[in-house]
Formats: sequence, structure tokens, C-alpha cells
Amino acid sequence: TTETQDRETTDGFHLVIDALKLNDIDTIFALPGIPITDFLRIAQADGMKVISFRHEQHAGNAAAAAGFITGKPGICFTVSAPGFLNGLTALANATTNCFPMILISGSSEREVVDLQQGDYEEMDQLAIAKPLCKAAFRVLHAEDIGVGIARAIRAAVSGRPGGVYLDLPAKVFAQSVAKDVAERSLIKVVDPAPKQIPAPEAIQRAVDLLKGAKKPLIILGKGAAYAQADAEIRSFIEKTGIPYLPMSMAKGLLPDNHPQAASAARSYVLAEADVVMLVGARLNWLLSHGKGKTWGAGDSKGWGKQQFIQIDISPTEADSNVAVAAPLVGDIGSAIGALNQAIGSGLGKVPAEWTGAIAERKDKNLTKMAETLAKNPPVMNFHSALNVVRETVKANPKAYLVNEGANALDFTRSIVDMYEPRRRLDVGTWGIMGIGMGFAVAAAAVTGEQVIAVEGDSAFGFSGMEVETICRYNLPICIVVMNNNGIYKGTDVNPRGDAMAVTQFVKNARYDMMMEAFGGVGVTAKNPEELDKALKEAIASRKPTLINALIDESAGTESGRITSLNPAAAKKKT
Ligand SMILES: Cc1ncc(Cc2csc(CCOP(=O)(O)OP(=O)(O)O)c2C)c(N)n1
Ligand SMILES: [Mg+2]
Repeated sequence: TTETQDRETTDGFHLVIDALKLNDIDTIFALPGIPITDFLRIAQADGMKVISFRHEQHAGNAAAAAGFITGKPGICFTVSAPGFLNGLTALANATTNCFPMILISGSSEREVVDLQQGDYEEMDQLAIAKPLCKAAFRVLHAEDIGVGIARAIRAAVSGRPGGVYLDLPAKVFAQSVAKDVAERSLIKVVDPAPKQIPAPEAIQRAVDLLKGAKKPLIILGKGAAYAQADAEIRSFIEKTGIPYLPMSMAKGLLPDNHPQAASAARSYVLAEADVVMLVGARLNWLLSHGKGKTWGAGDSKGWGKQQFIQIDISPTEADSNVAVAAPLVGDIGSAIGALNQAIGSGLGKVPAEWTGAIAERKDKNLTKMAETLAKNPPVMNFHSALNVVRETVKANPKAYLVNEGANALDFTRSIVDMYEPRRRLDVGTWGIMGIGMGFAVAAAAVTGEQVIAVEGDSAFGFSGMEVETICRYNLPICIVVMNNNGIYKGTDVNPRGDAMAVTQFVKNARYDMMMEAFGGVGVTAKNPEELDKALKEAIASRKPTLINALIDESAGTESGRITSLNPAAAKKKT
């Protein structure tokens, strides 16, 4: 109307940017195309950091990792339909990992989609996203963009964090809105992740259980790392003297060489503990569902003797697998803070039989590992290569370590100690391949810190094209491809002999040349000395680097640590 034209106006493009900026969000991970290209150009011109990827899954993974690192929702923008679908894997994985991210996709107009009239990239994206994420919203009027972004932020970070989908039909971007109306429509979200204070009786129940324990154990999950309650957690562990086990992305919450770290005696402590306190750790497949041999039970489905305390922000997590004697519902910072309050200077000494037995097994296992690591076989294997990475991370504790693969994952998790919180980013709850380059770009772009990505050669292949993205933004990322010529190993055989075996790759592939193709540094490392030299140079130069580490192709095992999940393996067991 003339009245609107008379007053100054803004539009949907600018309202999205203003809403993100108002909520201290300054970075967007995206892949341009209809209908978001102009939006991304305007966002970049407006001072937002816009990082364009070569595949939307990796833009989405970057948004998820940014969420885990910062506690603010990472933002991923995609085009409609196929671009949206490519982003969904990252959105679903973020939701499974409880990482806060918002996937914002352009979409076709509702009237065309709802009549299925065959629009360009037509898809009912909102309906498809809903089952795969924590919350999903659509905005049809530019005046509602403020509410849409606010709801998406609050849904992503409040309670148990997760992935949120926000659907923006193309024409919303171009809608004009009177400036004064627009200003009033924006929301700066107040307290998006409110503290959830645990009930005093829940605290007391947990303390009583710990007081009576002869063999207590604390398990730190990635939820404990995400909580950014590092000092509270460290204080509770050191005041009680209770041994602890960090799950992979909780490594570094306390330094992995901490005297109370029990990772080197993992199987012993899980089977023998009598009271186990889970902190932001779910009793899922990664902890054998709290049942069976892992927990000292006779048969595979049996429950162990453990009594569980479970600190989780979700009130419905307890009893998901086995009974939880002391559910402690709340945010981890508040829960651990209240526990620290309740125990004062501590709970009394942990029985020496327990800590002594753990120390004995730790020493034995660490000595065995040191001997293995000291070997320098003629053909570099996972151990001799990862011994170099171990020393490199020890010398650069603030570096981010991205890790995926099977053997490349399992061996790195046990050999490479972490010393700082939230520095290890890996395949998480799903065990998904392909997170590597997206996670690496996010860590480098959001923190400016050096990133070392230890990649199985198969795992690297899922996101390898993003080396161009890494070079384009000149990010301090050093990729170490553990090249053993295949998935799990390179020695598989095709009995017919008429083609490579299904898990094999081109022998001694030159992944390093992929990095050189885009102006980065490519190196082949045939032995630990060459690997060490290349890693040192990459960290000194902070240049995008890919080290093609040639690994003994017979060194791995099928599926690494989870061989038993293969159906054939399970069949043999019956
Ligand atoms: C999206 C997706 N597709 C397939 C798979 C299944 C898988 C698990 S681990 C892995 C790669 C193992 O080979 P890699 O060379 O990376 O490591 P290494 O053992 O050191 O040789 C695959 C394909 C998963 N988890 N996710
Ligand atoms: Mg491999």
C-alpha cells in the first residue's frame, strides 16, 4: 500500500540476517543456489561469515560441530529439495548427537506444493524433516521471521540440544515489510537454554548411593563436554577421588593422563564397578546398553550388578536400557554444582582395593601399549603412525582432533590422548562416516585453532571434495589420511578375481595430490619420521595440508572394535 511504500521498508532477506545477528550468530555454513544465492550474497556483504561448501551434508556437519563447540546453534543454509535432503543427514546426526544446529532451506511455494503441481525442486520439506529432528517450523510471512528464528534457536539449545529445521518458501525472502514493523518483529531470545535445577532429594539419593559404594565409577559422555561445566566436573572428580571413564568426545575434559582416568582399565572397571554415575552419557550401544559381559553379567542380555546414577537433562532417559537407581534430572552444570555443594570436601576415601586394582591394570595395559608404540615395523602401521600423532597432540593440546574410520578411529581414540575439553570431534553416537571435513572446517573457522583430521581412507572419501573449501578459505587444517588401501584393510579378495574386492581401493592412491590440486600442501609419508616432519611443518605453516600416510594394508580388522556387529560374526556366535 502507499502507506507502506511511504515508510522505509526492509525485506525478508535482511530480516533473516538481522534476526541471526541480534542473537549473536555471525557464521553461516551453506551451499548457494535458487532461492538462497542472493540471500548469501547479502549476508556476506552485511558482514556475516558465509562458508560455502561443495556438498550440503558437510555444510550441515559444520553447523553441528559449531553448535557442539560454542553452545550456540550452528546455521546451515541449503537450496530446496535435493539440497535440503543432502542437509538432512547432518540434521539427523546432530539430533542423535544432541548438537544444536538449525537447517534453513529455501522451499517451493505452499500453494504449488500442496496441490503437487510440479514446481522446480518441489518437495514438502517440513513434513519430511519433522521425524528426523528435534523441532521443525515454517515461516510464510516476512513479519514472522523474527519468531521463526527465535523458536528455532530456543528449540535447538534448550533442554536436550538437537537439530531444528526452518522452512523458508522462496517468496518470503522478497516480501517487503515496513521498517518499524520489522524492528518490532525481531526477538533477541532471552535465556535460550535455561538452567534446569535438580531436586534436592535427587541430589541426596545420588550422594547416598555414592557414599555406600565400594567400587564407584564416573562415566563422562559428550553431554558433559558440551555442558561447558569443566571446572565443576573436575572439582567433583578430584574431591571424590572416584575413577572416571571419558567417552570419546568427553576426552580432554580432564587430561587423559590424569591419575583418576580409567580408560586404560576400561573393561575391568565396567565389569567390576558397583555404583556408576553417568554424566551426559546414555547407556546405548556404545556402553553395551548397560548389559551383558561388558558389565560383568553371565549372559549377553543379563543385567550386571551395577547401580546407576544418571545425570541427564532429559527426564525420560533413565531406565531406557536398565534400571536407574538414582535419576538426577537437570542441566549438568547445575547438577554437578549441587553435588559439589552436597559433598563439601568429599565423600571420604575411595577404597584402596578398588583404586589399587585399577592402577595395577592401567599400568599393565599402558606398559603394553608403550611397547607396541615403540616398535617401528618396516611398513608403517596404525600404531607407529599414531604414536607420532599422539606426541603431536601432546605438544599442541589446543589443536582440534577430528577422527573417523574404523581402525583409524578405534586406534586413534585409544592411542591419542586429549588434554583440553571439546577438542576431539568424531563419529559420535551413530558411528557415521563423512563428518571429517565438515567438522574440521567448523573447528578451524569458529576457533582459528589448528585442526588435525585423522581420517580412514574410506572415511575421507565421503567428504574429500571439501579440500577445495579448505584451500579456498586457507584454513589451518592438516588431514592425515591413514591409507591402508581400503575399508578396514586393503587385503580383501574377490574370489572371482574379475574385479577389485568390494572393500578395496586403488593401491597407494595419491590423496595428497587432491590437496595440491587446489593450492594446498600434499605430502606422502611412508614412515613415522616423514609423518612427524610433515605434521610439524603443517602446524608451523598453518597451511591446508594433506599427509597421505601409507599404512600396512594388512594391519586392520573388519569393522575395527565393533566386528561383532557384523551379521556373519553374530551368526558364528549362535
Ligand atoms: C555413512 C556411512 N556409510 C558407511 C558406514 C560403514 C562404515 C563404518 S567404518 C567405514 C570405513 C572404514 O574404512 P576406513 O578406511 O575409513 O578405516 P580403516 O578401518 O582404518 O580402513 C565404513 C564404510 C558408516 N559408518 N557410515
Ligand atoms: Mg582404510
